[in-house]
Amino acid sequence: MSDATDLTNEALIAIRRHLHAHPELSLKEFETKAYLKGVIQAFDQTHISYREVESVPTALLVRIAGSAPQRTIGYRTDIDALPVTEATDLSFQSQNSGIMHACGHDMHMTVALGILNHFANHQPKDNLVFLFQPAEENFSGGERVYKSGALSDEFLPEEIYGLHDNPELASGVIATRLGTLFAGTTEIHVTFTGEGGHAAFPHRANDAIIAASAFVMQVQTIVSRRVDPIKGGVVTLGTFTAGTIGNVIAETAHIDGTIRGLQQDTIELIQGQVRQIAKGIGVTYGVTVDLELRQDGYLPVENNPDLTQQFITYMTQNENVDFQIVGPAMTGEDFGYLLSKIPGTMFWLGVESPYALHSSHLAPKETALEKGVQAMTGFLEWRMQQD
Ligand SMILES: CC(=O)N[C@@H](CCC[C@H](N)C(=O)O)C(=O)O
Repeated sequence: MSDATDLTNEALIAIRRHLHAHPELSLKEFETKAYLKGVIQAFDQTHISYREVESVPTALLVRIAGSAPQRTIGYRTDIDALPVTEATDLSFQSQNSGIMHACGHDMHMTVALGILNHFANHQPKDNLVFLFQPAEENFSGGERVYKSGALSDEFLPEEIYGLHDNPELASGVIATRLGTLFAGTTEIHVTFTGEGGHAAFPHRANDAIIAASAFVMQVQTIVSRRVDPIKGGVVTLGTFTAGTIGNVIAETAHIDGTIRGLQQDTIELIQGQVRQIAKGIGVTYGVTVDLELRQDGYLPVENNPDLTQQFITYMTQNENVDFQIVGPAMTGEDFGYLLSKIPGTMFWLGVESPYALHSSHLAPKETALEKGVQAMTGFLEWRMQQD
């Protein structure tokens, strides 16, 4: 055992504030990775080894060799931020204009470092593999890392855990459920091309805004009229870009959005309906419709029944943990892809904020950091004693 003490609450907060001030977008997390590696290299290195991922250069794998390993346990944190302009008045707010840790991945990374530091100081019985994963918000980083083959040999976890922060839960609450925790998603990217012209002569042009607007309205009938209401689903269109000036008829209109469903068959049903509506709009309005639907690794997040039952048993029995069973949420997570390959559990960590995930005002409570580290190190130590 090392003489070093575990990271204090103050040290965790300092790390989180540095990460919060320096957010980077998906697949561009170069400084974030360098900072994480620097922090980890200051820990006791006796049992630690590293693996880089050539095709995903901002990813980092860190392994701690166990003392009497029966298995290899994985822990994953995402590391990317969002294209959101921060509107908090925090003293450590984002220094990277237009980019913010508005989904709390700064909190996720800090908890992961706290757990890693604990096991660098106290050699675990089983092997541990930490995945610092880029591109959760976009570009499906989990799938990329998995497909690179980097999670192999001694870096292949037999089970894997990961958390997401939750502003609606009190600080430090741990919550999960058996079965599906998060939705699967599909990005919608669609461009309508008509014919531009003078605003005064609409009959000589073909207005892309009219066609795109009809698309917006028609896709809103999918969930209300095509999806089983017991199953539910979401179609949200988050961008609508068209035209250049008020007196010119727009030649093109572009829309981005996202589909959500808790079952893969619901997602595929909605995808099919979106395709059909896009095709119909092309015919009815005489425009060209370029539709791209991308699911990549954003599969529904399915918790493994046995491992999640063990997780729930530990968290429920530990009087220092405030644990709740929760319902599923329509947030997406490419951890769904990793869980389709490696059994495990995703769980929420409460961070108690009046603002939602992806809000420019999101300000997670830092008291959640130490509680998250303690709950997870306790669980892993307990798990390593199980057969
Ligand atoms: C936790 C979270 O907020 N995740 C994102 C995942 C986005 C998936 C994909 N890029 C999409 O937009 O569909 C979310 O928005 O739920």
